[in-house]
Amino acid sequence: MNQSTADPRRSAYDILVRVERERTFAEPLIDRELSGGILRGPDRGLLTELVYGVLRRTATLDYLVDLFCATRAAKLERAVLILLRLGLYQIFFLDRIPVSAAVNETVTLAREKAPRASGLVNAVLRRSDRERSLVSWPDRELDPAGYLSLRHSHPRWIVEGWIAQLGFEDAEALAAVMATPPPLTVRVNTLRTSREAYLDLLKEAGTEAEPTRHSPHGIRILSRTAVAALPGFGEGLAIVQDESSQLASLLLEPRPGERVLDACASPGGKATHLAQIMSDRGEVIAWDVAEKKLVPITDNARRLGIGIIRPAVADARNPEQTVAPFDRILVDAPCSALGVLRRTPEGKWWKTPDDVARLAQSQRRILAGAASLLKPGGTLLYSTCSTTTDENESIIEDFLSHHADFMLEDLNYHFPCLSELITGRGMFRSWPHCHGMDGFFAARLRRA
Ligand SMILES: C[S@@+](CC[C@H](N)C(=O)[O-])C[C@H]1O[C@@H](n2cnc3c(N)ncnc32)[C@H](O)[C@@H]1O
Repeated sequence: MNQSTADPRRSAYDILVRVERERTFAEPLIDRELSGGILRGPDRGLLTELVYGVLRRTATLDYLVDLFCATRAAKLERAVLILLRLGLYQIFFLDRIPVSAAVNETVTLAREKAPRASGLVNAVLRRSDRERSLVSWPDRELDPAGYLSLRHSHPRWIVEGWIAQLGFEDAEALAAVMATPPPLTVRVNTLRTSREAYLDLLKEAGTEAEPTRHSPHGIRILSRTAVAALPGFGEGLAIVQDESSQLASLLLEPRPGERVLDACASPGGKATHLAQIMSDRGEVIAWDVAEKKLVPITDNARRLGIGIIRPAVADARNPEQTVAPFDRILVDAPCSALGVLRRTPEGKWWKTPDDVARLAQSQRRILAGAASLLKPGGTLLYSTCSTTTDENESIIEDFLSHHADFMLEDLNYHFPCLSELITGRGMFRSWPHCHGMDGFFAARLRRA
């Protein structure tokens, strides 16, 4: 066995360094490490926990560094800071690892990665444990955003937005949930099996699972399971998709035989669901901006045994007006993804308020471009996985003010059973802290 890579802490450190230095996502790096097969048993789970835990809690961990280290986090050499984050995460957030082990293992790693700082790492970690009862947070009355940002580890501008939108209490509940691991939900491919039959398969495989509350196609996996190890996954019996995303295709209500456009389709989660709801009859045109974006759409359709999806490169902002019009259109627009911060926590440290403004501009153009291809009497669903109003309600209000031939449909009227997820204006809004799903928005429009 190669001892230099058989340590989950060392692997976690190497991945965290790359994520920070290269601004790259952690998931493929973790997958590559795990598929090497060197880490075994609980070490595999520990690697994932350490990487995602540190990425989720970075602001809190750096605040602890500021409290317990003479040099501020921002001034420390990157290697030393990442070692301290790893050690502090184990001490403050992982019950199953004794503090002595967390300190000793981190100091051993420091001797290899930053030998001159191993004494400092040892001193800071031991002090943090001795003085943990003295940790205090910014005052929640005087500085509510500072408190939420450091206590639950999110960029300040994001929690300021949540407080303005939801009030402090709800914003705190949301911030707390957004710093925890997300649920794993799959959509059953009802072209190949039923939800009940797939639940039975999971049970036989010893995987704990339950049906989702609102989507008739969803199952929440409760056991710790690798997706690829789910029964029948390779054979296309299921696909990973949050319940909120499943609801988007259901809200559009496509029917067999219709001509449907998914204007922003990659990787094809919703396009394949639309085809599934249509019993694989009719056509789903699946657009995205580049050839390479079409590959996962094709791969997912093939795995799920779907024949009606036609992927194509197109810019939904300026579609060819010669394209035949559509019965239904889904505009699942590119967005800031603030509703899915649990899934890619590294991303939250790279985003800025300017991104929201830039994306809102593009969302406005994509919605107008795609809507121009809707048949009279046709239905369009606009959706995002962002929590901001700028990318959601404001886009819809702006669109309606410029398109007199479109009206907003009241989803309460069409989906009374989803009332807890529908706002007074008839738009869909799910929140992780209220509904156990990703933060998601959808509004349905009809053309006169
Ligand atoms: C939120 S993702 C879509 C997720 C997809 N609907 C699903 O459920 O799997 C948004 C997609 O829009 C694509 N996109 C961005 N700008 C676009 C444009 N102008 N026209 C078409 N697609 C665009 C992005 O490449 C990205 O793949």
